[in-house]
Amino acid sequence: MDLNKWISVDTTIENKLHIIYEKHMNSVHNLTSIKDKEEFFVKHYLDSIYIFNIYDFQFKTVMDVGSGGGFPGVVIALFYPESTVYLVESIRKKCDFLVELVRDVQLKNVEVINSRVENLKEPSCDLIVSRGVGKIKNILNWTTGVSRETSCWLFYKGENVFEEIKDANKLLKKKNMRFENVRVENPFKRTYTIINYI
Ligand SMILES: C[S@@+](CC[C@H](N)C(=O)[O-])C[C@H]1O[C@@H](n2cnc3c(N)ncnc32)[C@H](O)[C@@H]1O
Repeated sequence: MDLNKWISVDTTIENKLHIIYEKHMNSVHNLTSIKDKEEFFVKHYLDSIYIFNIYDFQFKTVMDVGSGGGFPGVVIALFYPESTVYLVESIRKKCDFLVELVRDVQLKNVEVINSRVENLKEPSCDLIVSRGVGKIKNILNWTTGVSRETSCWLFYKGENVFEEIKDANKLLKKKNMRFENVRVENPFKRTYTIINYI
């Protein structure tokens, strides 16, 4: 899979993406059901980073809530080496995998935090991202301690996101927040939901 068809990837990053794929395939932890390389590149890598090419996020610090096998946080860290990315994951063995992964691809801008996010009071981050972890309303509540008035949230969702937004509407109003959806149909299907303070 040549990601350059969709986004610009230099050879250093590309090499690291291949290493990460191999690490996943050789891991006993089985953190992904996707084994096909092309599918892995689209559904994990491209999905993680695509929105950054079409939406202008301003950030120095990023928190990936429920990072699992490292998506989207590890990919964001690779493409934005000047930022600091915190991978928050509640399961210890997944954190062990992430620590090893980060070491093997020499990602100097990543810190792995073994905790439930709702137990954290710091670090407060500019951008909070989350894929496949929980409902928007819950994650907004869980990340109160690691956000500030200028923080932005990026959720990786599907077509049924409007149900979740409806559910979070009261909270969004109370916190004076607004949402925006960016829908992608090709080469994968995704609704990216971006939430900001007004
Ligand atoms: C379905 S996996 C998604 C992993 C990854 N984000 C992805 O999309 O491939 C959800 C992960 O979130 C973690 N998780 C769930 N609730 C969490 C919480 N409150 N704080 C931190 N991690 C959490 C789980 O342990 C699990 O690894």
